[in-house]
Amino acid sequence: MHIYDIRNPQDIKHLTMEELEALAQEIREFLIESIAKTGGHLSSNLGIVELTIALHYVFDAPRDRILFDVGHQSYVHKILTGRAGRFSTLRQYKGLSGFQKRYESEYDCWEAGHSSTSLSAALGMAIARDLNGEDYQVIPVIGDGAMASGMSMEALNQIGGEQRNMIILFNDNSMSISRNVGAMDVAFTKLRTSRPYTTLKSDLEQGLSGTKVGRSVLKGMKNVKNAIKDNVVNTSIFGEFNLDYIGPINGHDLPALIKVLQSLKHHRGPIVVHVLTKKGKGYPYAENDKDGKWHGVSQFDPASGQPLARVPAGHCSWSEVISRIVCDLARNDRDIIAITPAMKSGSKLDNFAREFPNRFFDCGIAEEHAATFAAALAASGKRPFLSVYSSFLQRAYDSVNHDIARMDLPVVIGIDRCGLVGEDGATHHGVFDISMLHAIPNLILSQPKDADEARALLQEAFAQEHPFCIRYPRGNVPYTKGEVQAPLGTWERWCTDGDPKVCVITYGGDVDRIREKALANHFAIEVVNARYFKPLDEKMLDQILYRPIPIILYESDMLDGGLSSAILQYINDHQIDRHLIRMGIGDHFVEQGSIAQLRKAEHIDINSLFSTIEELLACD
Ligand SMILES: Cc1ncc(C[n+]2csc(CCOP(=O)(O)OP(=O)(O)O)c2C)c(N)n1
Ligand SMILES: CC(=O)[C@@H](O)[C@H](O)COP(=O)(O)O
Ligand SMILES: [Mg+2]
Repeated sequence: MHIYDIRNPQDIKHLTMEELEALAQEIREFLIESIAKTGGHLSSNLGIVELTIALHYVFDAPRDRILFDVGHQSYVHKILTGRAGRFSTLRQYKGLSGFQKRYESEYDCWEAGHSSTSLSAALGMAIARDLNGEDYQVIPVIGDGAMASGMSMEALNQIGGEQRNMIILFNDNSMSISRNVGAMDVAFTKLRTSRPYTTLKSDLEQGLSGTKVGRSVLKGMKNVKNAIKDNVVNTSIFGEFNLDYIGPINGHDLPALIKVLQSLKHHRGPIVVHVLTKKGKGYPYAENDKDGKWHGVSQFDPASGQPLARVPAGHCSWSEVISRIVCDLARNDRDIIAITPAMKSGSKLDNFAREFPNRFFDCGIAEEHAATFAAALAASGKRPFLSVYSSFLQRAYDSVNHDIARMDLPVVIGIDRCGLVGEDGATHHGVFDISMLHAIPNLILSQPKDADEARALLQEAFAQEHPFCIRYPRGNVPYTKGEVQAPLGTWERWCTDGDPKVCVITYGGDVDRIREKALANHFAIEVVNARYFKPLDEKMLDQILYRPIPIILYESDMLDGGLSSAILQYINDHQIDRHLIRMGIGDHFVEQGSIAQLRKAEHIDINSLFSTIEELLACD
């Protein structure tokens, strides 16, 4: 059986153990080769090969519901559910998603992208099943990073109370994206080395000796099943949640996994099956990764492990720019503290952590906690820099509102990955934060157009006694060190001609892109850099709004509640008779693809803007 022949999990159920193990090997090779071409989440998928095979071998999806937390590790599940042939389109526009998607397959019963929703979702499914009088298993597969998050704790609390049938597959590789942190990790470490492991292992070894491989191995295994059942305990940390627990089990030992799962197939009540896996298993570069560099990768050369795309000379990622500036500022201000909810490597805070180990805090996947923690640091005289991806900041909305903004505390929030992020798709686009935050009093909301302006805004941010958000996108930017000013609530503007015929109000990297194109093509336009979304530059707005030339609001985020909404509100409140041409993302979620493709599809690419400008100039 080769992976392209697999139409659905039924196809692997008749395989012998040798054939299943050969399949595992083939899947690993396929993953490395395929992800090297497309990019994607490599390490977690390499680690979960045997576990996913065992799950589909033992359980009967789609009747039994298998749902993957986050979903970044669902590639093997996709292969086993007949989607290997689509991997060349992985994460591409209109291609195979990098996460579970209900529209993609009947085997994808749930969708995620954000962490730690699987346990809540599993409980919802289990209770619906019971209310309907149905009988199937619900199997959330959740990693150690996601397990330690607040949402998971809330779900475990209810799961332990409800006692519904559910098999929680705890895929423990001792890693989040970077190394896992905190007390839960300590508790998991105790379990990793706990007595049931050795007991179970020796019982299994005894039970397995002399057995045949394949389906027959599952017959006549009463002694093994009993041994397994005897190892179900409730004295672990999960026992405190009123859950049965078994493990830890070697997650790369396919026969053992299959036997344990088979014995638990009809387990009554909720049970945690603790499986130890190796992130990156089978690919040495990824296996030896301590910093999360192989968690999500762009295209690479499988032989050397080197990325194929090079960062242009003199450029670095926006995250890197911001992190370097925060480091510079932290050298002169001992109160600056950096905080990340589990995104140290993606947010490029590694250098800060190395240089200021006592002033760096990785809170784990805990955005809401991280924001409240930052608020308390600020209330105690510290100057926290809270770095959060825009889409994950959605989790922390209440903490930003209730704790940071309501108490007007000077937390600097670095909103990373704002705007369209590309291949991760709808769950990860950072297009909501302006709308989401604009309504919150006391918050200052900004976005720099380049590295110099980022420095100016961050200097301004740390000088303020109010919460200050600075948002920046995925992607690279020239790393410059020029001195510019960006006083609070001020915009800038330039005319490409003394007598502009159209005014374009925009922000971020688009400011210079539009200026350059207008200059190169001799378009007589004015470009406004609206670097503060809140407060607006009302002085400049008054100068702009009363002139009789068309105004285009060119945004790369949701239109609803964005910059143009704020300006329309200003127009209304000041009874100005003015119409705005608004370009931005309409009332829908944006799927995956390269940022350029998505911008084109949403009509927010530079060509669409200049077509609009051309039409306006032609009417002049
Ligand atoms: C709310 C939220 N915060 C952060 C992330 C980014 N993220 C994706 S996977 C991941 C690590 C998850 O670790 P674990 O659950 O142990 O899975 P593993 O990658 O180790 O298989 C993180 C932090 C996210 N997807 N959602
Ligand atoms: C699955 C997940 O949430 C993260 O791995 C995310 O894909 C990281 O995005 P970046 O690649 O932009 O850091
Ligand atoms: Mg993990």
